[in-house]
Amino acid sequence: MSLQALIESSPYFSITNEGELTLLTMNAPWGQAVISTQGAQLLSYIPADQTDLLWLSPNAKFAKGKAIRGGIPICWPWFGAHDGEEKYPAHGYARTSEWQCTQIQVFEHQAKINWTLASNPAYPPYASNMELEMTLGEDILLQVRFTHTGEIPERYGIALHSYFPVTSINQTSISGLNGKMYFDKTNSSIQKQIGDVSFSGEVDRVYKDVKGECVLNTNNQRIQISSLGFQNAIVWNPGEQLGSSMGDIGPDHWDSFACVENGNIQEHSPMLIKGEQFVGTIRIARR
Ligand SMILES: O=P(O)(O)OC[C@H]1O[C@H](O)[C@H](O)[C@@H](O)[C@@H]1O
Repeated sequence: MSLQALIESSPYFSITNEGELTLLTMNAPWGQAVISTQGAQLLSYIPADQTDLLWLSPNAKFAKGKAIRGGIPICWPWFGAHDGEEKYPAHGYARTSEWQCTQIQVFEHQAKINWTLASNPAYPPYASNMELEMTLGEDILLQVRFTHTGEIPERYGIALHSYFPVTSINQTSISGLNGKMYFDKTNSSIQKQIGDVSFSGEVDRVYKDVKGECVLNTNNQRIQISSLGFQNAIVWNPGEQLGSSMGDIGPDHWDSFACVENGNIQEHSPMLIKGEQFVGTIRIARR
């Protein structure tokens, strides 16, 4: 069924355009959402009587085949630079591909939106269909699911790369990672987290063996990020120098967001045999 046909039978949903992209919007009594069909990327979610749970860069570009800076991009079937193929795009092709919306269900206090993306033959050898279920109610609940269909076992990378608004990055901290080992991408070292994560300069870390939840604390709010099935938390803010130089962030916005991403990457990347499935879920809630 086309997206147009789906929204015609779903109260609260409509279709708009931004730049070259199509956006699905929800204006329901329990919350307002904006989702890009490119990437099946939730860009904004404002639960009733709250402010946005997600950060979308005021300088984000809405162009076909370009990553959108903000919301929750899905990095798949690899994370970061591809390990082996230099020409493959960073963070996989899921975030820059057009997904198909397969179902919209409206309930009393929430809606469920289902999306699917077939593997792209231009980027072998990944043979798998990706499915995403978004549940938007009081909180955000996202579940990704994919089954390897190729004969040869394959290693996948997956991350839900969430961007959160903060009042000032230097007054922001993340709890829940105390004692965890992390790979520091800024200097390629392995470190141990002591206490809460705080930010000064570029922070780009892959925490390992993470289970349960993290809480992002900023001046006026606490955002709880819980996950199931994911073993990495990736924490990123580019800092002033790098952030100011990035066209879709810039000098005025680098300090107004923090990324707390849930994924299975590096040594936690799932190696799937034919028929084997990976399922990962996150819940984002203001507490
Ligand atoms: O600029 P992007 O390709 O969207 O990546 C943005 C960031 O994503 C993750 O957090 C990585 O750990 C960072 O190394 C990267 O800079």
